[in-house]
Amino acid sequence: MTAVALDHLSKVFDDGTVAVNDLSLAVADGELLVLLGPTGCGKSTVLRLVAGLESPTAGHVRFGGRIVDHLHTRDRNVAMVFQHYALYPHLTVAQNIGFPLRSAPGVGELVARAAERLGLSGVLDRRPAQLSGGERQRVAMARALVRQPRVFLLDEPLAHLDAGLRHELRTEVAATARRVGVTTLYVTHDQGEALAVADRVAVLHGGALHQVGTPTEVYDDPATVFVAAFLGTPRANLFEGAVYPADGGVTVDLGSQVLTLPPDDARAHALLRHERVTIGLRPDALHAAMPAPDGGASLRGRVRHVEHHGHEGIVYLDAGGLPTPPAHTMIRTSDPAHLAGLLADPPAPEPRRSVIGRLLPRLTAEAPATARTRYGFYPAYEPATTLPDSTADGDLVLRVPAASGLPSPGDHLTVSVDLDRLLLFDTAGTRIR
Ligand SMILES: Nc1ncnc2c1ncn2[C@@H]1O[C@H](COP(=O)(O)OP(=O)(O)OP(=O)(O)O)[C@@H](O)[C@H]1O
Repeated sequence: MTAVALDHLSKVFDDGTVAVNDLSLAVADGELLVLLGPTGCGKSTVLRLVAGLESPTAGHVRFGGRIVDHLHTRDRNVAMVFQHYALYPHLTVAQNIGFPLRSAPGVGELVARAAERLGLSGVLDRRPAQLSGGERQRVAMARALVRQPRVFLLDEPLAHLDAGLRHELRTEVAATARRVGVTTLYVTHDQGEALAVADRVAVLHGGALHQVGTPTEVYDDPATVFVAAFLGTPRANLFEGAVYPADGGVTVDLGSQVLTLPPDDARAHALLRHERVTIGLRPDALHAAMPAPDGGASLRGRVRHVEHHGHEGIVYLDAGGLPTPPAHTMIRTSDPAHLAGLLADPPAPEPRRSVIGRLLPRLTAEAPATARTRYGFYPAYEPATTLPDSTADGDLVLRVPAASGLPSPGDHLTVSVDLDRLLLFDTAGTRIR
């Protein structure tokens, strides 16, 4: 088995598309690392670079500390399972699994061992048409693993399956990779799948790494507003806010109501260096409080819509906040100077700056000025976000247990806010800690 490292890896295609942008990542021996991000963020290109199906424009791939850039795919000893794997319909399960080994000595034993690991020992004589979707998936995995690869690469292995089976198989696929103990890179655009299967998740956007961490870390402690927005169902509530000092603490003005951090809040000092921020509140950081809590932070709103889910309701509240423009959550990454450097032959040397670092001056410069309101400063927003019909996007979303009684549209609700779980981001999308 083998640790995999990506070392300032970049891939720029001939047409100028920056698919991977200065990506550094270490995957431990035997670890299951999920590459997660929206379509086009470069996930598959990273896998292809690791497999040797593409060569990097800059940077290196290392296996066990050794650079493998010069090695052909067949000499890297990696196994890949793609979304559209194909089994040979006229061959049995045993023949399908053994296919990569042809007539190598000891095939029977290797096939039997792979089949046992994947729970296929009882179906070795069947043909693919006689298998369930899950069994077929496992045969594809067994076939990939029979050569005992150093690294296992899975590219959206469940994407073609229906939702129910996908849900069932994701734990099975992860358990299999763990049982085999092989270092695994698993690509998906499905954040639920990523959180369910990963030892660690690497969140990519625009070819660049936004954060890598355990599922709990990336969910609870997102490094950027993009990570906060991309992970979690329902989505994190993201609103624009203006910051000003108040009674030794800090007040974040959300437009029609405020949240105040007490003077002893560790973030207060850092927050005061910013005029405008984005606040993030996961639905599970909010609790419907009827009647209103005394003392603690709270927000109020009128119920617009309730989605019933049996044991709970997802409640959409019009809380008068202004949603973060999508442009802020989907941070753009192109940088002509950086691109020119990558395309230069030989590639230009450092300095490399992080994507966020590059964006910071530009986004800060574009941020509009704020204006005074009855609370202090009213955040000024991009015109698109202040259109009357965009208000539904600004709803505050929370979960309410059905047992406590669900509110009805039109009800006024007070929601207590767990300030420890309040996420704060600057105008470049970077977390304020
Ligand atoms: N051979 C190629 N030539 C030019 N551009 C390419 C090539 N292959 C991929 N791209 C582009 O590189 C970017 C990253 O593609 P990639 O397939 O790695 O994304 P992805 O995150 O895996 O997306 P998806 O989830 O849709 O598969 C995309 O903009 C894609 O259009």
